Amino acid sequence: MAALGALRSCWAPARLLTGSAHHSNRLVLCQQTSIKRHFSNNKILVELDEATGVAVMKMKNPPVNSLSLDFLTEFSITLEKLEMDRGCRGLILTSASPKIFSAGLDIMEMCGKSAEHYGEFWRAVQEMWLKLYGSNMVTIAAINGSSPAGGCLMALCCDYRIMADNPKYAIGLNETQLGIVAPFWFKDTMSNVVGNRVTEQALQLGQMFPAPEALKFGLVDQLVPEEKVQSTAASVMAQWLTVPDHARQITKSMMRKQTTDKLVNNREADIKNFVSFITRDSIQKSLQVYMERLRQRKQ
Ligand SMILES: CCC/C=C/C(=O)SCCNC(=O)CCNC(=O)[C@H](O)C(C)(C)COP(=O)([O-])OP(=O)([O-])OC[C@H]1O[C@@H](n2cnc3c(N)ncnc32)[C@H](O)[C@@H]1OP(=O)([O-])[O-]
Repeated sequence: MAALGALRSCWAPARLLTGSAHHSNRLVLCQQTSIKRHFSNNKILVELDEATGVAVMKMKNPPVNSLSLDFLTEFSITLEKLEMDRGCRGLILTSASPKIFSAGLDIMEMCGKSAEHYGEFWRAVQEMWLKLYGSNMVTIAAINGSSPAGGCLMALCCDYRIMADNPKYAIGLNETQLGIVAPFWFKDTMSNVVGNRVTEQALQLGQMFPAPEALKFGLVDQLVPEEKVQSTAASVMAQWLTVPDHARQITKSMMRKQTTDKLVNNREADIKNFVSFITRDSIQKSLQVYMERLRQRKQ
């Protein structure tokens, strides 16, 4: 929390909708000074380039960037701060350690805990999604490794996805493979990107798409050599930022609001639903078996 306090103190005052005219003034100012602000907390590294208004957020939660309650809390706080920063117009989301973008929700948070804990955890998952999917910033996922389940969801929340061209890396909502069900807002996020038919099949099968397949089905927008993922994200970002902020933001909101409203209006019911599902003995058993399989595969 001390790190987060320090993080808070270095941020500019809050503002929600950012206007392009304002930004172009600020850009001129920053180009003269070219300041890069670096800051980090336990699990997230951020570099905000004030000249371009682009923040690179690197997830750093070894070994696999799983989305634990702590991670999700820090992620949402960091995102909120960037959102409120008038100098930040774009976000590139990536992993600090190549090979794994994110292993998705931390399965240990969903195993052998109290109903209260599950409720708190699920609220944090919702919060991450609402903030990332509803962001006013241009968001680009620089997917430098595998990205199952919640990791795929994070990437799908972004406006554009660039993935490392390596067939060993796969992305998808594989929940059914664990014996669990992706909730309606995971489904909607995927469906808004690749359409209903691909989503229906992929979700039922819990399909993980190797990078070339992910491109073929539109799950990612572009494949580039591994070493070019970041630089490509930066140049795509520069193109997106040529569009006036207010027009782009209103358009984004118009496209996504119906989807976010569905969860906003049903948050408590969704938490209740998750808790009653995850506390079932059969579901707990499935998750334990899955974790055991992961361990054995490692051995
Ligand atoms: C309704 C709910 C919706 C649910 C949404 C979700 O996101 S559900 C989530 C669905 N997610 C998945 O199905 C992803 C499952 N994970 C994988 O497929 C692979 O781990 C990998 C491809 C991400 C990395 O392969 P790799 O060969 O580089 O690494 P490795 O395999 O050797 O793992 C290293 C260590 O990390 C551990 N650990 C791994 N993932 C998780 C996790 N999510 N959580 C916690 N722990 C996890 C693993 O057990 C091992 O621990 P150990 O033995 O050292 O104590």
